[in-house]
Amino acid sequence: MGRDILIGFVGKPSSGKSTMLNALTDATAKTGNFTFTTIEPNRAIGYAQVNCACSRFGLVDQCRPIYGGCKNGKRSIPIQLLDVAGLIPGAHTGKGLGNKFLDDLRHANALVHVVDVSGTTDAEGKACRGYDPSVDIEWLYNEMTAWIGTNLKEKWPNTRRRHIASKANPVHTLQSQFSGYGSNPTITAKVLDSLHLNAPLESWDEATLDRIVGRFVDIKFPTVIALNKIDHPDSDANISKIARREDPNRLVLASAVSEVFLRRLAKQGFVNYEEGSEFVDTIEEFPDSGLKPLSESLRTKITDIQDMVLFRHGSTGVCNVLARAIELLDLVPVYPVKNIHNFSNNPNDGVFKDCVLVKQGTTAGQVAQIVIGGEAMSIIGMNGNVGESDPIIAGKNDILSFKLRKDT
Ligand SMILES: Nc1nc2c(ncn2[C@@H]2O[C@H](COP(=O)(O)OP(=O)(O)OP(=O)(O)O)[C@@H](O)[C@H]2O)c(=O)[nH]1
Repeated sequence: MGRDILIGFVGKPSSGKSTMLNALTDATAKTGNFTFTTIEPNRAIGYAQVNCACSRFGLVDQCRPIYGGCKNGKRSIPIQLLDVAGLIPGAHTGKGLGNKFLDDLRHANALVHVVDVSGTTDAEGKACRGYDPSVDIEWLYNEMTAWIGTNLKEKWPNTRRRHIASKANPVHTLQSQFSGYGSNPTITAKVLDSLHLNAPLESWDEATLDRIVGRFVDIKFPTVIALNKIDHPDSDANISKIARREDPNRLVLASAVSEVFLRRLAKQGFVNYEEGSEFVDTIEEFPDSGLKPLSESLRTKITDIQDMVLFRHGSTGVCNVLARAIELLDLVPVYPVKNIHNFSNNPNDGVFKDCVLVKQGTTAGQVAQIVIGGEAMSIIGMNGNVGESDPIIAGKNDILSFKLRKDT
């Protein structure tokens, strides 16, 4: 993982995926063109917020990211978002355009499952009242495990025979089945290690295969559950119910429609609003701000959003969705710089121009591969030379200068 992180957005129809993607891709942080090789039609660039190194050194005013942006020490790092619209219950059996959407998901490093927590859309996205959204959370998981499990079990007799004949190790055999879902030997080994299976592969039964697939989905597709539509009065009871059952690290409360609305008002000059914050400034509170006066209906709508969302939850939650995905993926920002003493690349160019997200535990040598595409002659950190095999530790050796080999 490096500059190619892909977050897949899934959820039943009308859960609010498009609205959330709109909010995430419309960040005012868009100050540079990110050089992804190709952007396919169902992909977009979103921005994950992290605390930038510039704030550690009092250099907030001099921070000049080449991609994304940095405002008051909050850095927006571009990442690719994948819109997996159209996934409906029964997709693994080919319902809807089922398998195509599941296929798209294979490339994702993490998923965001957008759930309509107001309970005002049924399992297929039709308007209703009193639907239990916790069912949707199980639905996605079951859909994924059924999709992978069915394929694995279909091929298992042959896989098992080949395993016995070739005397392969279980990781190798299982990896040949999971590689199509974007797995690698490290992930496959992690799945098997975590299950502590004593029985040899040739005696694995269906229940064991189910456990393996379940763990594989957990590890390969870490999922943020974005409980959307928290502005709706029916949401509270559903949130409490889900919060009792789910891992809190995976849950984010959000109101995508509020975020889109506030950003639009800010663009039109009616309010000052900083994405991810709880503050909405209007001309009534700040008469000298130059903001436009609000109509009665706009004023009421802002007050509703403040009462139902901002004051209760601290923000619309939309920015937290990608930040949480980064956390689940265990990613840390690394800052490659030319000059380790002043953090710049060129004189008069500002500081911390580049930033790349890498998995916790990635070594400095691996970061060199990502940043300069090869081995570095030496890697310098703030406290002197850093070894190729030294793991990156956030806040300690996450600012690095790579000296190129003479022959590169
Ligand atoms: N109250 C409320 N409504 C929302 C929110 N987010 C989205 N909606 C509404 O929910 C409806 C569906 O939103 P979309 O963003 O189109 O949902 P989707 O998941 O992309 O739907 P499909 O394109 O059918 O897959 C629209 O009427 C949105 O305005 C929210 O945070 N609160």
